[in-house]
Amino acid sequence: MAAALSRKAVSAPGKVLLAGGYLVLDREHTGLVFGLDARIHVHIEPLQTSQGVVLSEIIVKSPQFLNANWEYGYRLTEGEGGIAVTQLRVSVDDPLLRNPFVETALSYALTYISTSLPHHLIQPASISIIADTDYYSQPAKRSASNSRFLNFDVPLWDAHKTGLGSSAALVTAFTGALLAHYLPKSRFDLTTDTGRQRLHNLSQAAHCAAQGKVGSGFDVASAVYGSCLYKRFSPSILQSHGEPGTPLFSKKLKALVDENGVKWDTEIVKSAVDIPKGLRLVMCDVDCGSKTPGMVKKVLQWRKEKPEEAEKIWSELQKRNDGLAAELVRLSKSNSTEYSELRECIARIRALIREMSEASGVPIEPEEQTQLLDTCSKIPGVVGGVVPGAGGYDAVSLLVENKPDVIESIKKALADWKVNEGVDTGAVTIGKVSMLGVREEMEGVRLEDPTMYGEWVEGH
Ligand SMILES: Nc1ncnc2c1ncn2[C@@H]1O[C@H](COP(=O)(O)OP(=O)(O)O)[C@@H](O)[C@H]1O
Ligand SMILES: C[C@@](O)(CCOP(=O)(O)OP(=O)(O)O)CC(=O)O
Repeated sequence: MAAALSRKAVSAPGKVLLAGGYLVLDREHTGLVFGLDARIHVHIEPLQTSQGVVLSEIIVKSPQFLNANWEYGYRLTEGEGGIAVTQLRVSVDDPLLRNPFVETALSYALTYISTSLPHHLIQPASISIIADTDYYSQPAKRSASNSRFLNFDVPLWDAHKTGLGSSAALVTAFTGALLAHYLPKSRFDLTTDTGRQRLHNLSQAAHCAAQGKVGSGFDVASAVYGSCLYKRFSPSILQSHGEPGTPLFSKKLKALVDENGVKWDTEIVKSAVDIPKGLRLVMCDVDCGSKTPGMVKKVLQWRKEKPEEAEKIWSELQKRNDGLAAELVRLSKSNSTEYSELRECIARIRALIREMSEASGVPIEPEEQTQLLDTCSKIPGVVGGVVPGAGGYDAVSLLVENKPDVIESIKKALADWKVNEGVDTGAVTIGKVSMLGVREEMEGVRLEDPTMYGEWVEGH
């Protein structure tokens, strides 16, 4: 008789890459990444099946969105191919809407679990995904119970994303919840270094497979570890484990996750990152967007074609990024409120990013964003701001004094601001700018109290 599995909940934070966009793709460089206090939560509980009916089924729901239900059958494959999952049709009339991040994370996590647990102990489960509001710039309704989690009332695919890294936070929390639910604490404990390391390795592998590309992985790393200075893993680590159903997948995945004969060279330095007590991060979403993959391709192409020019800019930019991190830590330790050097650090980074935009022909800090950042930087109490991550027209991040009147002044300045993307090409999209409620958070993935979700998980 199998022991009854208890309900569990795990959450992981969103991210912002404040400095080190593009550079962080190369192990020669690092990225300064902050976790954000917008989290994706995953709640898991045993699926009640009718007496005598044995199902191998896992149900996943995103109850804040319309028709966001996915049902999966799972089976052990031959030749140590791990656990393959098959999406089941909820009803014959429903189209099969796939969620590649959920599907891939599920088969990767179940495969890893199956290397420690006999298949019959992987019992059916019901999983709910619940997201904090700021991942989507979608008008949302508060529920009757006044829960912190809102009802977006649209299909997930129609919700406009704000770029906080929903897929990385989702894959990390989802994988953590599955491991915490099925594995005994002696095999997986989220509160230990080994537990977090294994969750990191498994989530990176699943996230890259679902994305169909190996990025720097800073988003999954910050979902696991929270704010940190990040040096990426060598991409070759993820090139030979195969995929679910292929021979020896489970064996290779276990070796990859437990670091048996495989050594992950990711470097996470938490002590190199801080926000001084009197300051906070502010994220502003621009309601038009740049396509990160296209920009990455072009920047890397430029680096290949003009190695000397690129090397000069990148090595200097790395120094300036390190200077920013060091100044933030210095201010945090000294409790000083003299921000003029911090202001300078930000200005020096921006100047070089504009140089890189010019040299590569990629609008990393386009003129429109320069105007927006310059205007924000003149507001009393705003120390400065940057285009985070890949840059472009997506967003700006500000470092500001943590005072209500400063926040109000920023909101006022943004109220009528419009960013015109593509003025130079004639394909103009006008984007409104809105301040999100999020700020930095140091902590990464964590176990949550599974009773905190109320109506969002009860009765499902
Ligand atoms: N609340 C959610 N429930 C289920 N899946 C989600 C949710 N939020 C995001 N996702 C998954 O993550 C994908 C978005 O990931 P991506 O395009 O990488 O955006 P982001 O920049 O936010 O990570 C969605 O298409 C969906 O597969
Ligand atoms: C260019 C990059 O170094 C940073 C991109 O950061 P963003 O935060 O812009 O990313 P998305 O969430 O994918 O839009 C690519 C990488 O590190 O993978």
